[in-house]
Amino acid sequence: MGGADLPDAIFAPLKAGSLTLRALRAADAPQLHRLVNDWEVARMLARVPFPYSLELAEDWIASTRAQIEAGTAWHLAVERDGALLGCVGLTTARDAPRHAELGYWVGRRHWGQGIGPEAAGRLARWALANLDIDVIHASVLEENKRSAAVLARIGFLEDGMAEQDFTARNARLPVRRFRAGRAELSAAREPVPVPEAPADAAPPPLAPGANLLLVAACALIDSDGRVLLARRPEGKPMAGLWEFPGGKLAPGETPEDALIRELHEELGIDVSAACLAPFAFASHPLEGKHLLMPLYLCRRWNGTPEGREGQALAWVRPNKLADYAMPPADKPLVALLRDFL
Ligand SMILES: Nc1nc2c([nH]c(=O)n2[C@@H]2O[C@H](COP(=O)(O)OP(=O)(O)OP(=O)(O)O)[C@@H](O)[C@H]2O)c(=O)[nH]1
Repeated sequence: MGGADLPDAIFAPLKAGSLTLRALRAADAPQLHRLVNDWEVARMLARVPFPYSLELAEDWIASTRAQIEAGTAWHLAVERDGALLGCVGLTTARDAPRHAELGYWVGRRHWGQGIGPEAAGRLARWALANLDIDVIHASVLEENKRSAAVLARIGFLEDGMAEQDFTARNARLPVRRFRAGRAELSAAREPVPVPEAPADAAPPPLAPGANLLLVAACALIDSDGRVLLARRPEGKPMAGLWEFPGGKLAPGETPEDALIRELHEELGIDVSAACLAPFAFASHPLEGKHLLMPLYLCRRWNGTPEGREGQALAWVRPNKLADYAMPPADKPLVALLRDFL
C-alpha cells in the first residue's frame, strides 16, 4: 500500500466542531473535482483554472501531500461524516520568515453553515501553536464579502488592498488583505467582557499587588548544560511560543509550592524546594495585569521530563536559546541565563 492510502501518517487529523481537517488523499479527487469545478467557487479563487479537470484535482492532491512532507504548506480536506466539504490551506511565506498565508473554500452546497470560520480558524490556531510562525495573512477578492466575513469572525484584521492574478477570470483583480497574530486569534476565540463603568465613577481602590500576575518558572538544566523549554500548546494564550516550565500561583501557594506542583503536572517530574535556586525575575505587562515571574534554576529532579499536556519539549544549548520564540517577558531572562551558564 502506498503513502497515498495512509493520510494520517503524514498529518494527524484536527477536529473542529463537527468537522475533521485531514490530509487530502488520492481517493478525494472525484469529490474535490465536483466541488471546485463550479464557476461560483472557482471564480473567487486566485490559482484555480476553470474548467477544472479531474486530472488537475489528482495532481494537486499529490502535490499537497508532498508539501506537507516537506513542511512548506498544509492544504487539508475539510470533512464531515465522511464527505468532503471543501479545503483549507496554509503556506509558509518563502521570502518572509515566520509569516504564512491562509486560504480556504467551501463547496457551494455547503455554504451558510459556518464551515469556513470553523475550519480556517482551527487551522490558523493550530499553525500558530505548532509551526514556527507569528503572523498569518489572507487575501480575498474585493467582491467576496462572504470570505471577508469569515476572516473577520476568526479575528483577522484588515490591513490594506493589493492585486492578484485570478486564473479562472484571466485577470488581475483587487483583493482585500487581512492579517492575524496570536493576540488577534486568541482574542476572537475568548472575548473578554469589558464591564461598563459609569462615566463619573472613581476607580475602586486596589489592594497592594492586586494587579500582579504571579507566575513561578524554572530553568531545568541537564548534565550537558542544556535548558529545558516547553512550547505553549494550542488553546492557551501565546500558543506556539516557547517558555520555561511553570505556571500561575494558586491562592496560598509560595512560588516554590507552585513550581513543585506545576513541574509534576506538566512534566511528570518531582523536585524538592531545596533544589530550586532563585536566579532572576521577569516584570512585564501581561493580560491587562503585570506579570511578576521569579525564575529558578534546578539541576536535580526525579523522573524524566515529558510533555504531559501535549506540549513539545526541547533541550536547548544556552547559545541557541535566542533561536526560540519566547514571550516578551522572557527576553531579559534568556540573556542573563546565557551569560550565566
Ligand atoms: N510558565 C511560564 N509562563 C510564562 C513565561 N513567560 C511568560 O510570559 N509567561 C506567562 O505567564 C503566564 C503563565 O500562565 P499559564 O497559563 O502557563 O499558567 P497555568 O499553567 O496556571 O495555566 P492556566 O492558566 O491555563 O491554568 C502565561 O500568561 C504565560 O504566557 C515563562 O517563561 N514560563
